[in-house]
Amino acid sequence: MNDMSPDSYVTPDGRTIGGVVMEMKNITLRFGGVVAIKDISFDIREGEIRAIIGPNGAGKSSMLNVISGFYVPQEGEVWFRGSKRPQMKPYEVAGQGIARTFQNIALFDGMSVLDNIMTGRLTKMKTGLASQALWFGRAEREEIEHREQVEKIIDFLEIQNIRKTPVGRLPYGLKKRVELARALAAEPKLLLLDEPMAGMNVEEKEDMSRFILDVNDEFGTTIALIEHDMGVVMDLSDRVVVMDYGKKIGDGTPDEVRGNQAVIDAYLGVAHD
Ligand SMILES: Nc1ncnc2c1ncn2[C@@H]1O[C@H](COP(=O)(O)OP(=O)(O)OP(=O)(O)O)[C@@H](O)[C@H]1O
Repeated sequence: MNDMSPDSYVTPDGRTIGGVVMEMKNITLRFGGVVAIKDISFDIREGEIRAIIGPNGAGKSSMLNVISGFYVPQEGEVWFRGSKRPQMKPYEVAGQGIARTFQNIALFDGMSVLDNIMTGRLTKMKTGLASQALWFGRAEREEIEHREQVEKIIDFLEIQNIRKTPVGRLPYGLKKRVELARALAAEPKLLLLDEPMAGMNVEEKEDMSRFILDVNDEFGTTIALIEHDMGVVMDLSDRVVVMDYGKKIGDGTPDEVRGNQAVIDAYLGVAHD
């Protein structure tokens, strides 16, 4: 567990939530005249499932992109595992142990499920092609390790029967599961999920919810997800940040957020679609 903060606690369902692993401090992000994020602060604790919700255009994707290093905010600081993060490229952020999925599935359609998941190991591969040619033994050992880890994830997410299938042939819900598998292959400390249930039918949503909970429980992975559908995340999350028009209007447990009048007015009470 994290040694930065002693204030860990055990959830009613028996999971241990540790200290703060990521802290967003006074983040402001502008696109020209549009202020997508206005002075928002919140934290993510080790082992928790943290949701960021809000209606269309609230700034959720922008926030996820700040966390994953795709966007650099004009103001504010990002702290990860006790250090202030300097300006970093997304692959450097990934190298710190932050993996993500995308709202619009970003897989290689022509490649098999197995090979797609293997691409998730890239940040962990020490030997490149040249050294594989020169130093076969070590490269082979590494390859075996990567395969073992990938097979473990394939079993865990119950996708053994499609491991050789080209991703392009899979139904939507399974593609999303493969994307989750690829992100897990990086053995992330923090897993970011970009609208993991978007476009799914009820059964696919239930499956995805179960897998998110299982990943968190089995691997202890800290998870931050953004989601438009409030109902879905309320059952999943330990704590929820609510955004509206770039501002944070609520932050707390699902029950606290549900009872927050600003959230009811802005998110539940007023349709923005
Ligand atoms: N690359 C960009 N260039 C210009 N404006 C942008 C860009 N990305 C987001 N915005 C604007 O920033 C605001 C927040 O958008 P963002 O996509 O973060 O919201 P969101 O809550 O994720 O919305 P949705 O639920 O519709 O995906 C919107 O006004 C949007 O038009």
